[in-house]
Amino acid sequence: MAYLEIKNLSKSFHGNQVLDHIDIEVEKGAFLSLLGPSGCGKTTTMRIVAGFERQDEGTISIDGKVIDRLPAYKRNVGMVFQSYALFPHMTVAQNVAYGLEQRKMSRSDIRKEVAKALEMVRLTGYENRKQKQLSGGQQQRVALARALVIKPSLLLLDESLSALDKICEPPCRSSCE
Ligand SMILES: Nc1ncnc2c1ncn2[C@@H]1O[C@H](COP(=O)(O)OP(=O)(O)OP(=O)(O)O)[C@@H](O)[C@H]1O
Repeated sequence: MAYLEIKNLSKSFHGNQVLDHIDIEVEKGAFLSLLGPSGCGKTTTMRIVAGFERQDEGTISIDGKVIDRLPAYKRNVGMVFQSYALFPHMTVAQNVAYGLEQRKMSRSDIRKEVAKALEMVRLTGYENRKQKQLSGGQQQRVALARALVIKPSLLLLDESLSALDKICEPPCRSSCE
């Protein structure tokens, strides 16, 4: 059985069918790229897997468990959005801590995990900055830290694969893949 199983997935917006009975299987540890023209439904597919959008039909399972009815924060799926979607009123550290707070982790553990995640994306020292004080690449790395800090079972990168290049040396890169 595949680690991620997407079966018969369909989605329409206002009568416009974007996904038409899609099946995708991904093995554990595998790396899959979704390629297709603009507007073909790549982001929609990822948003449904992450739990930010509800499918009209179809089922999604991770590691044999159907996750369709779980809210996003219980799916253990990290997602880096195309636009990064950082919370502009929060600091870098608060953005990265967000998912851990939802999971009710203790404050001291959150501090440790946020520090580790920011070190991984090479943003130690940027904890108290806000989005408008960061370059585009730095914002992307905060978004990556926010996705990785929850130790996701599945990492979804929407146009953000280049973020991995910024943090991974060649040996790590092969384990990321
Ligand atoms: N919330 C929404 N309401 C209405 N239409 C939507 C919504 N979200 C996406 N769409 C439409 O669904 C289609 C697929 O969008 P999606 O963002 O999944 O495409 P994509 O393949 O990721 O495109 P791109 O490569 O340009 O990012 C598009 O026609 C888009 O306009």
